[in-house]
Amino acid sequence: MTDWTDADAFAAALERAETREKGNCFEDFAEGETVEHDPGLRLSRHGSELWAGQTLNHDPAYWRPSVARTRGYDEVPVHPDYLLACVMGASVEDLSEKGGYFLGREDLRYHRPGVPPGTELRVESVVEETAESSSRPAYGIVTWETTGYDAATGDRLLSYSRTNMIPRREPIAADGEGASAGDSEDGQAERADPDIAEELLAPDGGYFEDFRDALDRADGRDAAVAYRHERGRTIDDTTVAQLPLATLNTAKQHHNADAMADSPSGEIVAYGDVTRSIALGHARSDERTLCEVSCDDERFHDFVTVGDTVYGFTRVLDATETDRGAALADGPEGGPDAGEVTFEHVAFNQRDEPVYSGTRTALVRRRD
Ligand SMILES: C/C(=C\C(=O)SCCNC(=O)CCNC(=O)[C@H](O)C(C)(C)COP(=O)(O)OP(=O)(O)OC[C@H]1O[C@@H](n2cnc3c(N)ncnc32)[C@H](O)[C@@H]1OP(=O)(O)O)C(=O)O
Repeated sequence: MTDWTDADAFAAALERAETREKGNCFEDFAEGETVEHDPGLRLSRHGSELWAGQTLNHDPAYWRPSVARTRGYDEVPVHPDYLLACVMGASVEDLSEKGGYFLGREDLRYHRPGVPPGTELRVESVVEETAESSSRPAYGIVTWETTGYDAATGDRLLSYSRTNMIPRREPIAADGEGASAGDSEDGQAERADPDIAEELLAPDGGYFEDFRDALDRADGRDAAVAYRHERGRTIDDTTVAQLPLATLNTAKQHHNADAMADSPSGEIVAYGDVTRSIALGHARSDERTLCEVSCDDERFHDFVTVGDTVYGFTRVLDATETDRGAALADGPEGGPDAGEVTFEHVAFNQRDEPVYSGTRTALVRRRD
């Protein structure tokens, strides 16, 4: 009788066996189609603390009951970046497990602050747009709108629209795969003349008034409120694979080195939301953030791989008085104690290359 584990027999078996595929190719997505994701997760305190600890998001409201109560929460809520990763994680098997890369996200909205651990998620996506990639014939570009709900109450918790490159089953004929606009004939990227402000100012502190004052100081001068954060976080096995897997994110980009050897990056890459969360963690460590409101124009510019170090840079775009706090976070720290600040954050690596950018609006505490 043939021993199927004999090397020759096994090689023949592998060659002839059909592969039971996971995930969907570009051709499988039809605009307007709704996809209900099966692996909805139950948010956990452990998961939130693992995520927030590893990404340097150490706001005590997500760790200590006494501080959570001052924000109007009955118990320590899960960290918003962990919530986002759990909503996205549940969608990956259906949407992006096949490979390709996370390119960007729009309209990220946190509909409810202070989501407690124990909440069971239901996640649903609608295919918004499918487009051919003119530069990469092996891929198409798909945008989905994804919403995470509290499965028990039906409350919307978070929603966004994300865009990925997705492998095609049948590559189309196209010229210039891999060439980027801005590459010169010798392959070197041409750098445009920098058109940034003459003077970069930093706020004196992390309260709403500090951001407002710094913007007022910059007003009428060739100046911007922009600064870098000192901390860095080197991507390791935990951040590259454990964090996405702990949120049921099955994207092979983060845990299958064998499959990734034959991909544009050539190796496993950090999950975009890990890179983002690290950069936002650095930024939040220099803010008195009350709660997250929204993010827009998020882009993933380049690969982050194990051994790369993620740093953060922030530009303050706006700081306005608001009464949104009352609606977003009840309790003594809500409403009158907060102002709304809009930032542009850039994550960059040890070679000072941007790897992520996005705008973010948060409620930031006022000085008592
Ligand atoms: C989760 C999860 C996956 C991940 O988290 S993967 C890790 C995070 N993402 C990355 O590391 C990707 C970083 N980006 C890159 O390295 C480069 O952008 C990339 C993917 C190599 C592509 O670079 P290229 O220079 O070849 O091309 P472009 O940047 O010009 O983009 C290719 C085409 O895509 C279009 N495009 C880019 N961004 C967007 C966007 N935000 N919205 C819509 N379309 C976008 C761009 O216009 C190009 O189109 P063409 O028709 O000209 O091909 C998971 O998967 O679940």
